[in-house]
Amino acid sequence: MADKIKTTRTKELEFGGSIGALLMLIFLPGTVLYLLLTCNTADASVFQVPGPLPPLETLWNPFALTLLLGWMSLQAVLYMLPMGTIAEGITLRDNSRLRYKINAFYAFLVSAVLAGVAVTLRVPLSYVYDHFLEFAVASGIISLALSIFLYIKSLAAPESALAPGGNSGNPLYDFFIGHELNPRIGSFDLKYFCELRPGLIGWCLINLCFLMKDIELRGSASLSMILVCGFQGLYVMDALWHEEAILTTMDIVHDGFGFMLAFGDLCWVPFTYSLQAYFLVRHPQELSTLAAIGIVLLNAVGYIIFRGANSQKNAFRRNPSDPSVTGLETIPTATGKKLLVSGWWGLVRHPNYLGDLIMALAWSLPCGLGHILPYFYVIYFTGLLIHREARDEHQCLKKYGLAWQEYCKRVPYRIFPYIY
Ligand SMILES: NC(=O)C1=CN([C@@H]2O[C@H](COP(=O)(O)OP(=O)(O)OC[C@H]3O[C@@H](n4cnc5c(N)ncnc54)[C@H](OP(=O)(O)O)[C@@H]3O)[C@@H](O)[C@H]2O)C=CC1
Ligand SMILES: CC(C)CCC[C@@H](C)[C@H]1CC=C2C3=C(CC[C@@]21C)[C@@]1(C)CC[C@H](O)C(C)(C)[C@@H]1CC3
Repeated sequence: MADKIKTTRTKELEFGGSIGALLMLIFLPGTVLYLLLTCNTADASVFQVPGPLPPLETLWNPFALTLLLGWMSLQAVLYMLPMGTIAEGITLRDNSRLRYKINAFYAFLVSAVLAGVAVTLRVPLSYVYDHFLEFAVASGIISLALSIFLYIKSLAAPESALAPGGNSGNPLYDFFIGHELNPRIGSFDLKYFCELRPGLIGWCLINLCFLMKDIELRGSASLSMILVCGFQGLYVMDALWHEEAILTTMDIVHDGFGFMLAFGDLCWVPFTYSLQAYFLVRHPQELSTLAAIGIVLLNAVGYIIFRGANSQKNAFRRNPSDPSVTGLETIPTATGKKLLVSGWWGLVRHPNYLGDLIMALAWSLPCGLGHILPYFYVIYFTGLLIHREARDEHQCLKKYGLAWQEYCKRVPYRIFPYIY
């Protein structure tokens, strides 16, 4: 059956095609190094001319590499343990449906217990802060090695297993975007595993290490540090609790697994999303109780919109007669599926992005208003979500045609009400 599926070459190349992909291969690791080096300077200013790269031998730390490989192995073992449930992914081009293990939240709990034991036994977790750049470099090396492995593996994959967006025929582009859709070793799904576990749970562990460094330096963790770690911990736990929901995201359904996602999951997320906590260790900030209450409220508003919108759509897609969504107005489409046009999805066309961006702002505000660096996440994330929204809009117009145009007329704003 798989052999009969016709080759469909990717025609619309993203990120500026192969030249863009080449530039991203340099730009993404370069950005991680730049952010961490700048954060480590006395004034953490993005307006200063970047200093020279430290000598290469100071960036290479085999112990950091070993620890990261140990961490990934621990997460792989937790993924494979017979705990949790099984869910089916969407129907693939060859009409099959892959089965996925749902146990990421358990993996988080076990990891949290192990981290608690490490704190109790006074394991020097602040080592991660002291050698953070070396950890980031080691993680970049792991991501590159994984991407090379994935590309070589994809050359032997049947046509039906290739990603619709990563089969351009240009090796550089396909290597970057990802050639194979759901690369697996036996039942071990490499993309699904990397998307939620080593990097996302690792992000929380890194934040904990920074919090311990804060305690080591000042005797107690600052309120700003507690807020940043608390907000981001909540975000990660939410993602793991709703693990099944990522089976319908474009990363799993459409994008292949190549350098972009491997580097994104294993290096970009843990080493740039933790920038606020990294910043706070060297640049502590005073926060008044009133400001802290305001920031907590802002994060709560963002979370309510983010979770409300995602859960509403997931409930509706799983079962349109679910009591939580039956009162909502919908538009029928020629595919038989309907589009929500009231509730969160009647406010803007991507309410979940709006909530996510509000939370992103709340994660940076505890770092004060004196530096741009800790606002990197909000700035990058706005760009990422605007680009993602455009990609999704394009796919939805292709899928739903006139019904999508009608939805756009009824809900004219994309992410920010009355602005965009
Ligand atoms: N922290 C981070 O770095 C990142 C976080 N995210 C977050 O991940 C989450 C998932 O985002 P993402 O995967 O981009 O996409 P969405 O969860 O927003 O899904 C988009 C899909 O939803 C369906 N849809 C769109 N409009 C409607 C409607 N009115 N009614 C019913 N269904 C509709 C369409 O699919 P269909 O009709 O086929 O069901 C569309 O393709 C978001 O909360 C986002 O903020 C994303 C990227 C990075
Ligand atoms: C570095 C590149 C320019 C871009 C890489 C993008 C990736 C970092 C992101 C693509 C989609 C993601 C998602 C999450 C994390 C970031 C990446 C991998 C997500 C797991 C974060 C937690 C959320 O609750 C989620 C909805 C589960 C997210 C899914 C998409």
